[in-house]
Amino acid sequence: MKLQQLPQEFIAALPILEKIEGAGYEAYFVGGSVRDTLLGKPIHDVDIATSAFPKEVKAIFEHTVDTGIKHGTVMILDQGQGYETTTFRTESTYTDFRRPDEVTFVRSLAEDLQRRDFTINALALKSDGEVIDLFDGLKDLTDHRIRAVGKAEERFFEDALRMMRALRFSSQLGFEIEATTLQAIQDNAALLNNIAVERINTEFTKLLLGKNVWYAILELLRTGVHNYLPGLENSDIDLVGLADLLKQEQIDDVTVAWMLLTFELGLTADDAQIFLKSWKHSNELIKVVRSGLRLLNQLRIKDVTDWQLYQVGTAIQATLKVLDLSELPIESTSLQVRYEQLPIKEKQALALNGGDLTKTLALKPGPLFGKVLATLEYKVVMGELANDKPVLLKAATTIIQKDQQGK
Ligand SMILES: Nc1ccn([C@@H]2O[C@H](COP(=O)(O)OP(=O)(O)OP(=O)(O)O)[C@@H](O)[C@H]2O)c(=O)n1
Ligand SMILES: [Mg+2]
Repeated sequence: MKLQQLPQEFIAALPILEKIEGAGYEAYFVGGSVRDTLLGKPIHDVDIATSAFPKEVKAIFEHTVDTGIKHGTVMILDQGQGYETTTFRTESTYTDFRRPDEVTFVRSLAEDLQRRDFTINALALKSDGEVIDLFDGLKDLTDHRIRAVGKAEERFFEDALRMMRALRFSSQLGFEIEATTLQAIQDNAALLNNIAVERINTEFTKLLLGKNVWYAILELLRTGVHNYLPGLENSDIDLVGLADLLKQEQIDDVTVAWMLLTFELGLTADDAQIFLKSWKHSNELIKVVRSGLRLLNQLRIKDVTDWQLYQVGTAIQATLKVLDLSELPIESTSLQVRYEQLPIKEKQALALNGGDLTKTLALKPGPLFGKVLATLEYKVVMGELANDKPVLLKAATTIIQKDQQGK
């Protein structure tokens, strides 16, 4: 098969392929960008595979960076763009199910493509537009199928993360996982214990954001892969529930995805923190999920007060999206309107600050100081006091007097 028209990103990189070919070697576009071009999707990174050894690549081009020289990857810099160029390789022995003990550079494209994960990812594109398809990847693309190259089990022994990748591609592309590949995932799921959680997180997050997420979650359960994901062992029922909610939906935000997951798992804010830490999520994401979960868990029981709404703060948009995706029969629009109408959205917007308390009321920093500000903040949010300096000063005076009488 020959492509008549190449996307702009490939056209821009053509001089690189041609220069390598001109020096007497082979060079091809490979990986996800070839797959996505054939699917008519936009492409991101352009990967190049070549028969030239790293030293030879570096001799051809003036500007290169050794980004992964041990594995045969050199970045070629061209007109402000960087192109990762990797020498054809086979990865001979694997003892830990993730990294090859040694990489052997080879001159044959076929040997390189043969050790790639799935047939749809094992296509190569030549500079003249010819698609090299040694494993019927084109047919699998047309039939919407994810199939391992050669023996699935061997591919998963080389890198167990590929089992997660199969599930994530099925979610992103809306493809089915072919039966023997699926069986090999089921048989080898425990190998995921060898994989760093950060890598699993990247794939699982992409899975949650895919258009066919409900199918991927059901396949995840069917193969038992969830039993090797942090905190998801034995959460079959919750995950089926999540899949159900997402049948007609696609999540477009990472934080929303993880907030929805923790909500459907029935976690408290504190439990969610432990769960998300075990997935090595950032403190920033954890903070937003915690705030959102507090509100959502309250909404599960009864309506919330303006103060509870206020405390969600900047997590409000993500939280309302999760509410819409969830099974709770509550309209997010009414909460959105209530949030918009709050007298203040943050402490800093209070018409009176610590400086005013010191200057005007001669109050020294201490426990009472904090108590006064917190009380005013609460009363303003709840509409019990206007957010107006004289009003707040008067209220502050009353609180201070009461406190002193109490002593
Ligand atoms: N565990 C892996 C990771 C990658 N690859 C190969 O390396 C290519 C590039 O890998 P990567 O960028 O991680 O994935 P893509 O398939 O390009 O997907 P994406 O569009 O998400 O980048 C893949 O297409 C595949 O041929 C592989 O065989 N096994
Ligand atoms: Mg890629």
